[in-house]
Amino acid sequence: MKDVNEIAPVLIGAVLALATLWAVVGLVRYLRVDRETRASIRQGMRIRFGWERLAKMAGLSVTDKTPTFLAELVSREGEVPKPRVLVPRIKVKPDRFGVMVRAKCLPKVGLEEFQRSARFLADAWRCTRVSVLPDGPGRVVIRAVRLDPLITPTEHVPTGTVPGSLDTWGLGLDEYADDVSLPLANVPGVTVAGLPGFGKTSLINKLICDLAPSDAVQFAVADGKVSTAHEGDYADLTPRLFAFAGDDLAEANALFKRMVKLRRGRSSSIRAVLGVKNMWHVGPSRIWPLTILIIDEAHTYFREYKGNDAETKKLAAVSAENARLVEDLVKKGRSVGIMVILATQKATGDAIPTFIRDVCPLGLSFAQKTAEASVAALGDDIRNWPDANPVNLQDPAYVGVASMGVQGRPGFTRVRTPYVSDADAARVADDTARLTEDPAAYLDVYPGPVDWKPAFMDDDADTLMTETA
Ligand SMILES: Nc1ncnc2c1ncn2[C@@H]1O[C@H](COP(=O)(O)OP(=O)(O)OP(=O)(O)O)[C@@H](O)[C@H]1O
Repeated sequence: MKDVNEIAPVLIGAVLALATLWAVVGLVRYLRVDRETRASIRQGMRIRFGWERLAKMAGLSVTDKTPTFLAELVSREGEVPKPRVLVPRIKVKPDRFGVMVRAKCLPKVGLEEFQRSARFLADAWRCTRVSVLPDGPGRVVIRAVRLDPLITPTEHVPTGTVPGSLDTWGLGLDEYADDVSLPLANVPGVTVAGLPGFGKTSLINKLICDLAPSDAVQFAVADGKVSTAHEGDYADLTPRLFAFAGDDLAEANALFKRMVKLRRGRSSSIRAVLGVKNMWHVGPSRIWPLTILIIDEAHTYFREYKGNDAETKKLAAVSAENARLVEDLVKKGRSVGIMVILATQKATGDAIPTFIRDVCPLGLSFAQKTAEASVAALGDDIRNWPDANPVNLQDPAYVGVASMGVQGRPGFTRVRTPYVSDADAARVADDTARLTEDPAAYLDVYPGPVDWKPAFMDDDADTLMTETA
């Protein structure tokens, strides 16, 4: 007994010290995060403390009438232990937009029951939205957002670091503040539509800034809004572009021809150079970079010219040829690592010929004025998803929000894309200018099917690179 008396104060002291340490760590964390995350931390604490009561009210509880072994052991003679009301155990994690609650299911309290209670939980937790998804066997994850991520503008300051993977690219946050990515691997074409001033260019700025630090990506731009590279939205990015064409149809035609020549060269040499039929099996590299052609204000290049005078006929012929060349890139560029991004205000057939638009596997759209424009940008299925229809994104609060189909999710997802300032884009382009190379350069020097391996597979890569560069 004496021993216990001696140990007890030490134990109590240790427990108090640990509790104090835990509280101090919690307080420091709380003070270091931004205002919104602090609000979410407080919200998380309220959810945790009120969970048992709320779960019972929401019908997320189950009565266990069978007494536990321990209850039977401690119950008095003749006394029947009371049935227990169980509620799912939860873990709460706050973030800037709200909380993520992971819960363990119980018999008769599973995914369906949680989903049925989502509206009730949203009201009780004072959240804009609550979604419930499976989180492995016997578990669910409840995402509750207090702030609507779609109307909370975000900014992206490019880090200038080499992206870990080029298979996907982070696009932004969905309505539950979950990351949404755009696949890059095996995607030959993407259409980006939307009313002027709703974020198309900022989105492309982000793409270039995020991928520019990699020597395995090269960019070319055709911008139908300007005449020379030193004007307009891409002026600051020119150091990182290996080719540029303005609104001149013939100039753009020359660029598209150059890209098709690259596509042909790659198609005929891919097996000999990479040893595979699809570049994505080995991934992009410096000698075989993912080559992205951005065609902004795409309608400029494919316009139908009607008239019988020689000049109009000539323009009509160039325009038709442009469409054929871009069609070639989208139809045949996937496996050889060529991707075309077509941006325009309205993705109707007169802006992007349907034979090009319909073979682009990915389409995203910022705000649109009419239901027809939404259908042109996202396909007929958008009519079945009125909440995600870009006609509902015309409010200025939705500048930077696009609607798109996401692989593995039904319907369409709205994505808040972050804003990338022109100054940041210029900084990244300047810092990475030394990585700009014509992707055809390596094809030109390719010596033929001898004992030659791509540089990234070769121990003597550096020697080879210096010789060929
Ligand atoms: N993701 C975003 N978040 C917040 N604001 C944005 C975002 N993207 C763009 N903006 C704001 O909207 C303005 C216009 O954006 P942007 O130039 O990207 O539009 P656009 O759709 O390319 O227009 P246009 O068709 O005329 O080229 C920007 O200057 C910026 O102030």
